[in-house]
Amino acid sequence: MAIENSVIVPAYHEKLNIKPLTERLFKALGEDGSKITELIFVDDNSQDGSVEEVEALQKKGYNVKIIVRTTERGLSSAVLKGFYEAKGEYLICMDADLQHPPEYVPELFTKLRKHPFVIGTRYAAGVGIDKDWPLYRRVLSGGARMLAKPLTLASDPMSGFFGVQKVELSRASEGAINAKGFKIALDLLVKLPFDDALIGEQPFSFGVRTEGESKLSGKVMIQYLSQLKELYIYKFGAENIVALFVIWALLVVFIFYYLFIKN
Ligand SMILES: Nc1nc2c(ncn2[C@@H]2O[C@H](COP(=O)(O)OP(=O)(O)O[C@H]3O[C@H](CO)[C@@H](O)[C@H](O)[C@@H]3O)[C@@H](O)[C@H]2O)c(=O)[nH]1
Repeated sequence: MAIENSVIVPAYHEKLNIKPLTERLFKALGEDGSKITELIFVDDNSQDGSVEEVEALQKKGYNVKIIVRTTERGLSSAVLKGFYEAKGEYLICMDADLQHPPEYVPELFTKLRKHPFVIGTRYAAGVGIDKDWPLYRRVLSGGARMLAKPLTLASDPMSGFFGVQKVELSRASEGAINAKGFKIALDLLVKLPFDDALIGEQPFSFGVRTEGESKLSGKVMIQYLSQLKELYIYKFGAENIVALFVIWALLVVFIFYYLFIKN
C-alpha cells in the first residue's frame, strides 16, 4: 500500500524515547493506519544509540527510519528536512519526548484531509498542560504566545505538534521559510498562503517529559525574538513595524494594568 501519512520527529539525544514513541504511535494508528504511515526521526548525529534503536524497531516490522544529519543542527531545519524527504502527502510534526501524546495522531491525520494546516493546541476546552510543567516554562510560553498573537489566528502557534499538507509547502515563496530556531509552525502559519480561516485545530493534553532533557536555551529564546521581528516585517511591512510594536506594547501594558494593578 502506498504511504499517505508521514510523521516527522526532530530528535536530539532521544534514544530512550524512540521505542515507546514508535510502539504507541503504531498502536494508535491500528492495522489499517499503520499500512499507510511512515515514521521518520531526524537526528543531528546524537551518537547515543538512536540509530541502533531504530534498526531494532525496523527488524520488528515497524515502518520507521532515521535520517542522521552531520553538518547541520537545529529543530526547525530538522523538521523541514523530514518534510522534504517524506513520502506522504499528509505530514505531521511532533516531539520525541512524548509531551505530544501519539494517541492524538490518527485524529490529526483525519483533520488534515480537510484542512491545509492543523495545529495541535493546548488551549481548548477539556485539555491543558500537565500540572508538573514548570512555572517558568508556562510564563515563557504565555509571553511568547502573546507576542505572536497579531501574526496568526491559531490558538497555539508555539506548538511543536502540527500537521500540514505537502502540497501547501510547495506554495511558499522560494527561500521564505525560516529554518532557524524552534518555531517552525509559526513560520509556516505566517508564510504559507492559505487563509487563516482554513486552519484546523486538534486539542491535546500536553504531557511532561520523563526521559532526556529539553533543549530550550537562552540562544533559542533570542532566535525566537529575531524570528518574530522577521515575521512582523514579512506580514506588515517594514514601514509599519514601529507603529505596530508601539500599539502592541501599549495594549500589553493596558492588559497588565487592568489585570494586576487596577484591582
Ligand atoms: N534534530 C534536532 N532535534 C532537536 C533539536 N533541538 C530539539 N530537538 C528536538 O525537538 C523536539 C522538541 O525539543 P524539546 O527540547 O523537547 O522542546 P521543549 O523545550 O520541550 O519545547 C516544547 O514546547 C514548546 C512549547 O512551549 C514547543 O514549541 C516545542 O516544539 C516543544 O514541544 C524534541 O524531540 C528534541 O529532541 C536539534 O537541534 N536538532
